Amino acid sequence: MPNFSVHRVKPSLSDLVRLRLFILTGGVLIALFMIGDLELLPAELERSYLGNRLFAQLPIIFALLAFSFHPLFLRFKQPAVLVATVALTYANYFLIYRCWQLAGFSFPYEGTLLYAFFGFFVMGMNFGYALALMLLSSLGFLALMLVHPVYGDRTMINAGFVLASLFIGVIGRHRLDHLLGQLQDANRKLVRLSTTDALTALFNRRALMTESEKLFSLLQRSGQTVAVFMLDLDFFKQFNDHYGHQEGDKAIRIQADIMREVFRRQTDVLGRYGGEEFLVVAPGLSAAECQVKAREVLQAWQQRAVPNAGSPDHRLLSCSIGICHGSAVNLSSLHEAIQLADEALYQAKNNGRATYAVAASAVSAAAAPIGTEEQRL
Ligand SMILES: Nc1nc2c(ncn2[C@@H]2O[C@H](COP(=O)(O)OP(=O)(O)OP(=O)(O)O)[C@@H](O)[C@H]2O)c(=O)[nH]1
Repeated sequence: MPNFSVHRVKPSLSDLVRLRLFILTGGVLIALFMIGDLELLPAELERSYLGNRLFAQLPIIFALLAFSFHPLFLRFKQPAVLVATVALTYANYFLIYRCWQLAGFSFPYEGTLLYAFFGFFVMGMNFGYALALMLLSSLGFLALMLVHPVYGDRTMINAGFVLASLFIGVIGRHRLDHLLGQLQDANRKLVRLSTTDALTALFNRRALMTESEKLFSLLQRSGQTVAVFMLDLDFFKQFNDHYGHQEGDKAIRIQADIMREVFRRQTDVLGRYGGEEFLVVAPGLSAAECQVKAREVLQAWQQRAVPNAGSPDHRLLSCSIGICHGSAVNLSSLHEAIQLADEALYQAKNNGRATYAVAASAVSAAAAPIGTEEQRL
């Protein structure tokens, strides 16, 4: 199967900037609520209230904001948001308690829900952390209500309301996670479909070129050798005509299987170049190793012993291989390497097929020149 490079969705820099803006918005909202709250609160509670907001809740927000600039933030975002939200919620519980204790004032409980929903949906807590927040917030609120019935005869109905709202929030978070998971799966499937050749499960032409270009640039930068193999089935038109298209498809799959057997390294890029033509771009092979690989492919076809009765001399099905090997810096582009491999393939075809040929002009200064060499198996 092709090797896909993108799998996990990593937060980008703009995601991080957006997250910081959200944290800041949370701080601004708390500040705005202060204006409204101070209108409602009895005068004797103002000091406690301001102390709680200015020296507990806002510093928690700023601590989270400051941590978002730390390199470890992305790794610990979920626990950090949980800790901050629980801290805010419990600071609010303390405020509810103080207002009740100092002036018998029933401070609103809605902050509990605002903080939780901010964590669940704005800060993007995942289900596990959302559940933990729900449990911790519910336990704290229940404990406070049981010890101090702040809301009089409405205490328990209000507690029920808080618990139910938190529960609904967590279910919402779970549903969202589930849908996001489905979206990511669908996305992965789309990426696979758009990069894979359906018949062989190798890279299709587009993905093959993209991955090969990436590998080639890397090899050019690091001054390594590159080997480009162009493989083409022999007398395949006759094979198709004789055995039918479905048998032809099977033969194409055999070619792909053989390539996977021979070019096994993670770094080898293999794909279907078009029709019955295949391409391999392999890094770091010596000139001699390239020839060994080509021979292995040809031997594998011999071992499969697939008859091609339609071919002129009724031979077994086989392929021809053109190789371009050299130091990547000596090649102007991947395109040039493919062209050289293609010319070598043409030569292998002219030399009787079921053979390989090596393009001379791309041989690296470092590697022993192998010139053109054909070997009929
Ligand atoms: N079954 C099948 N055949 C295909 C597929 N793609 C291309 N072909 C066939 O591959 C054949 C290629 O024919 P040619 O280009 O003449 O090559 P060839 O007969 O192998 O001749 P040489 O390459 O010179 O040995 C054509 O008959 C195409 O129809 C495919 O996906 N499945």
